[in-house]
Amino acid sequence: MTKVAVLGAGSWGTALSIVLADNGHDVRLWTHRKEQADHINSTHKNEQYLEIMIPDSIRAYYELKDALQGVEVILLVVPTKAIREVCQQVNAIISHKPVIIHATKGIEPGSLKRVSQLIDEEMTQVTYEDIVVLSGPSHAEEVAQRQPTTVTVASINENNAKVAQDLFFNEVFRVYTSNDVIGIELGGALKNIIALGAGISDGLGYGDNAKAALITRGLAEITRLGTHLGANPLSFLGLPGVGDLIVTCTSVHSRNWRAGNLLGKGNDLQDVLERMGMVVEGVRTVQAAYQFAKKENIEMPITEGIYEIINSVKKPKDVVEQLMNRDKREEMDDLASLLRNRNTR
Ligand SMILES: NC(=O)C1=CN([C@@H]2O[C@H](COP(=O)(O)OP(=O)(O)OC[C@H]3O[C@@H](n4cnc5c(N)ncnc54)[C@H](O)[C@@H]3O)[C@@H](O)[C@H]2O)C=CC1
Ligand SMILES: O=C(CO)COP(=O)(O)O
Repeated sequence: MTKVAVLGAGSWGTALSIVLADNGHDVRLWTHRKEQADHINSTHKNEQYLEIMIPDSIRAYYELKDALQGVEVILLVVPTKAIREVCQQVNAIISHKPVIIHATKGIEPGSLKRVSQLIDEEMTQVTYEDIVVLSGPSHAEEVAQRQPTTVTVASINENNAKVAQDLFFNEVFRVYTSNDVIGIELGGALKNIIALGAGISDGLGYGDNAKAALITRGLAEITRLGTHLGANPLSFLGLPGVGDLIVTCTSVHSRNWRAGNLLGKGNDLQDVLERMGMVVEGVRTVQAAYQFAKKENIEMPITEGIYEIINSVKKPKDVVEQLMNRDKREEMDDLASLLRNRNTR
């Protein structure tokens, strides 16, 4: 039995706590809202986020120092914008060196840093080697119902990736390992932009052809940027790449798809975000990816179009027209040269 503190009691933190509790671990689910901790402990429900009974063995905490007492593993699962703040709070409390697993999917606008880089910066007790990312096609709603799910855990320290694999692995939650932290984080973060696009396309009334095009050409953009930043291009063919793109672009569970769908139907972004009541990471990540693409001179036309929609620079229909009328080109030319350059490095 491993003592694990799960920091972030939203849908994903709750679902992953259930996996850990099913595996017999001592799970402390921390929330920054006292009334939520009291509610979970008295009712074993967290229905603001998930319609599911939470196992009695999971205890919710409001005091972070109590949640962290003696833990061997910390699972960070707050939205990207809260990562620095939560890491600073943890850093002020812990005096030991736990394994840090994070399941957050985003990039910080401005700094353009991945979540593991933010953790590494803020937590002086841990090194980059102690950090593991967990990502893949995994809607909290299905994980909480114990429906078959596969994810990948990545760390530059193989041993820590295996610790995470053993912690979560069970008969309905299959966990693969990888050493490509950059690829696994970027795949999970960038797919949210494309999921917004898929939702917008559906909201506009376009069909499956348009969505398949977005998924496939979106994958090309993700691979282009990711490989430029040092990811292994093969990672984008895996669960945290194409797997997560498929699940997020095609499922009504996806917050990013749902937000995009409402935008495509003509709703205002602020209204949409208020209606969602949960984090829509793609809205922030698209700012970061757009800045990256401009800075590094990487061609990302879908990302650019979604950035323009989110920032009310262009209307969704105009962006579709712009994408369809770009210059003619060969489908695989840039990806082929990307692989060639990688081989000659
Ligand atoms: N929901 C899902 O199915 C999945 C979500 N993710 C990722 O997990 C991360 C969290 O997502 P969700 O759980 O869906 O979000 P959510 O919106 O359901 O919950 C976020 C939780 O974080 C808490 N929080 C926000 N700011 C905080 C702060 N400053 N300090 C402490 N707690 C704070 C909120 O109170 C809330 O309980 C995101 O990066 C998301 O992309 C990844 C895979 C699946
Ligand atoms: O990352 C997810 C599934 O793998 C969840 O995506 P949403 O945040 O769009 O719901």
